[in-house]
Amino acid sequence: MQQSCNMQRLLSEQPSTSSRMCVGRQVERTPRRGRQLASHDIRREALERAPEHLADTFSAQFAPITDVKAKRPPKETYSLDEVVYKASNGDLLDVVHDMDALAQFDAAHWRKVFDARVGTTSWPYGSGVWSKKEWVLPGISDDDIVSMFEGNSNLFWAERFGRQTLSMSDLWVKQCGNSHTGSFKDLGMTALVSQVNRIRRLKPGSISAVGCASTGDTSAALSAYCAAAGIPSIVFLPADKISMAQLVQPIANGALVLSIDTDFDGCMKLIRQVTAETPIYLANSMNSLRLEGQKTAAIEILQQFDWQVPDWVIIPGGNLGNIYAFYKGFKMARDLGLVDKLPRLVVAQTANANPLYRAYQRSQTKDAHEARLSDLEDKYEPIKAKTTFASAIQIGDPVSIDRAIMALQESNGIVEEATEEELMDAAARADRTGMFNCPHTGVALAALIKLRQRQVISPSDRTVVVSTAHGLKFTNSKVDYHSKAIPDMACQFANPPFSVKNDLGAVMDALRGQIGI
Ligand SMILES: Cc1ncc(COP(=O)(O)O)c(C=O)c1O
Ligand SMILES: N[C@@H](CCOP(=O)(O)O)C(=O)O
Repeated sequence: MQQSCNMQRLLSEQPSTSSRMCVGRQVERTPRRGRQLASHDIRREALERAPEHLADTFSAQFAPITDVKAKRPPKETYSLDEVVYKASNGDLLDVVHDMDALAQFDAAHWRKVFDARVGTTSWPYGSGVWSKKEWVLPGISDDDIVSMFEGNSNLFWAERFGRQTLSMSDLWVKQCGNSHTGSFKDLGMTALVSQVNRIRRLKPGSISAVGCASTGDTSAALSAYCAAAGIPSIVFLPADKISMAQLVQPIANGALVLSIDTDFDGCMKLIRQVTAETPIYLANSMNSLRLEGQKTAAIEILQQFDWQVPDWVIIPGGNLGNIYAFYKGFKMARDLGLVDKLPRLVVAQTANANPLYRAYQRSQTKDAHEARLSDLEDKYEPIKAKTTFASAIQIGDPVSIDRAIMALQESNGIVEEATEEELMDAAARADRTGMFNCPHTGVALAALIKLRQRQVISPSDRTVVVSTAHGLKFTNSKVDYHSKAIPDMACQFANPPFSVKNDLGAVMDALRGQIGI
């Protein structure tokens, strides 16, 4: 009875008071509150609603990823309130939920709860991440949450690109870059910074600032969420390797920005050392709290397809946290019965930063393009990443490699790569059908093109390409492409502007010449 009351309170958009009886159907009949006045203090209202009972009903803790993979009870666990990033033997950690507690509520119930929260302004459920709060960080108080109502990104039917370029009828692009700081990192950062907010309240002085190494998007998200919460942030950026739009984001949000004369992998090494020795908290996806937020994009895709599972999901990979986050979101939905299978996952890497692709190639069986996924661990070696237009994934030594391999093994996944020309052409081609893709999305689109050409993906397969950042953060690469200013690249889909004199005749000549009017 206690649990069903809790769930009914969650379903209700009305403040729950002690005098109100918690009777199932009565609460479900309560009309959902629509938009609230801007002056309405939705955070205060959430506090009054005080769902502290959730902490007793659902719970989560850190456990080593190797135990998760082996599907055995963890040898060691840590509270999410502890500052810990790795297990004692150096294994990555995962956030492990009490699945039995979640499973006390059936799939129809969860679908209904999640669907009821979409598009509301009810704190914190209006966020795409916090609309799945019980599956993300169930124990956190609503008042500790730092959210910009991220998530709920559009799933775009790429009808014309699919039909014209790939003869596909069911191609979709999940626009994770349509977000507060312009990338999917917001989904993870709301979870991590909220937990930091909680730890700082519970243990004053334990965390003085939050820091990350970044190729530009993590730093933008970290600095924005920290600024919203009033928490100091520190970002280590590889000098001259990120776009101007990305660089200016943490600067504007008041972060301490260190532009370091190394690459991302060098910055990552430094931030790991610094966070191991100081009360600066690590915000990179090595910290599995991030992935709890990021996994909601996968659940959202299922929800947007009315709880149908796509055949393929293609994700650009760099530090390789996101591929695991997607796998985890899909897996939780399957394990709790909301859907009945996993999609096949594809990691798309740029050829200039492709350590996982190389391992995949080395694992290949005689049957070309199929790899023995169980060999991936043995075949993997970090590399020195080279410069790429997909600068946010210029990573040669990804910290989440073990998690990524697990996601591929469990989803019968594939790894594909794209050269600079392939990724820029794919982004430009898709832009011609109304998108405005970042180069990383270009990598995923190029991977899709190759998988279609090889008939691995069929014309009618329902396929989702994950667009990870907004194209406006990477306009320089587009300017170079459309100016045909890239050495050794044909830029075959370039559409450069014409310079025309201020003269009607000249304008008419230009129009006749170009579109035959
Ligand atoms: C725009 C963009 N796409 C893709 C990725 C790859 O994500 P992950 O590092 O989780 O593999 C990153 C960051 O690495 C990114 O910033
Ligand atoms: N692309 C990332 C690289 C770091 O990845 P993270 O997910 O481990 O923080 C960035 O934008 O910095």
